[in-house]
Amino acid sequence: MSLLISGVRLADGTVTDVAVHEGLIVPVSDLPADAERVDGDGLLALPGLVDLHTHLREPGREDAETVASGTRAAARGGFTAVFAMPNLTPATDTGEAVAYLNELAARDAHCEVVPIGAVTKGRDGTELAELGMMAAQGVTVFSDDGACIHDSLIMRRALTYLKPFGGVVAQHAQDPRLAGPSACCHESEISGRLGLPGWPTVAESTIIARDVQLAEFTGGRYHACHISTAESVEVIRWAKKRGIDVTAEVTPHHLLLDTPHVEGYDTTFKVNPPLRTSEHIEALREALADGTIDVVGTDHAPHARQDKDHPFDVASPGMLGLEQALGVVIDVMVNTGRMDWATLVERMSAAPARIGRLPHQGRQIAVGEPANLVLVDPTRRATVDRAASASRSRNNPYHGIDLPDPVELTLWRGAVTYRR
Ligand SMILES: NC(=O)N[C@@H](CC(=O)O)C(=O)O
Ligand SMILES: [Zn+2]
Ligand SMILES: [Zn+2]
Repeated sequence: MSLLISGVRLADGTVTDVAVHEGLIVPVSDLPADAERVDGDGLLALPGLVDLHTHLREPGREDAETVASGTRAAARGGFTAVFAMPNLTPATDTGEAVAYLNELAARDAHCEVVPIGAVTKGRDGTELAELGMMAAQGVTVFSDDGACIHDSLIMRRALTYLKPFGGVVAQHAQDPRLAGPSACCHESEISGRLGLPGWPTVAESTIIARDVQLAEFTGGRYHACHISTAESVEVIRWAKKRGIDVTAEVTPHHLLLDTPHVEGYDTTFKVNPPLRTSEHIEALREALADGTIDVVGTDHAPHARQDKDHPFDVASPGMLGLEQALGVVIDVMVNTGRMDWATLVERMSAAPARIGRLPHQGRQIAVGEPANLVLVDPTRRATVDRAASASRSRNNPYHGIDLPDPVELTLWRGAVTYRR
């Protein structure tokens, strides 16, 4: 397919024509005469977004999400690549499981799907998985997400073992002693009043503090998933200042939604780590703006209704994120003047592609580059409707909220994967 997007603005402010032919951005003069024309006036062309943290649920929970439905949600959200977390059934903890996911993706996906490998067998935290076999299948990110790698020796070995492969350990930081399986509400006056088991901030930050020291000691590469607290930001800031090879991620929901959302016991707002208070949200926004936090990762976590229709403390944690991520970041960071478009591109496309070692994603929009891009209307807004989602699940925490609804067109390898 061939496309000419005329008069479109890029993240650096320049206005240009973008020509797409056979999967690449080409000089306008190389376009065939019958190329489709898109009026880019008033629109912004950004590199396709890259999500380091997506839950696709296939194999195992296809009632909640599939590779097809999850990547359709991704395309609608402006993403051209997602990293698929391994908390599947079975877990992605072998080379074969990675190969199987790659086959599913080749058949069904509307964007690039990159499997994340489990760090331990069955993600149970006790024995290292076959990291080398997964690395040989192209895996670069390893995580037991959903569970914390709490054993220090396992973390040390994972960091050490992955070094020659260039792999990164992506940690779900939750000390299981300080925040056990029933912990579900930011430990505070609110958790006490609601009678919900508390999830204290230090259950996250003390694990990250230990881990960054292990990363320094081993020389391994470490990524802190979905950080939610001011204390974690301080630890990451300290680690980066020391030159430790660490990166950090924040979710759209932790940038926007605060603890009082759980006051109605609506389990849509149950998530790990829990929604925090405004001081923590402020610290996260500041850290995302100044680069202490490297990436926005959606932690898109679809759940079937039967797993959410339970008392708050036993319902499954997690919320959708792919379709609203860009809108949330625009509203919270760009529309408030805290971040420019180029920085948004860095946090949502270039940095996640770098951390996950995807050389053909997260690139500039320029002649010769692969045509992975998203056209956005930065002024368009809409009220979020959970029923309109491409996801198979409905646990959308933004339902009923007015947010930017910017994505007009998503192109992956030069093909349209979403068009409004
Ligand atoms: N974030 C969540 O609350 N849930 C995630 C797991 C995870 O990211 O820890 C899920 O898989 O549902
Ligand atoms: Zn997690
Ligand atoms: Zn997750």
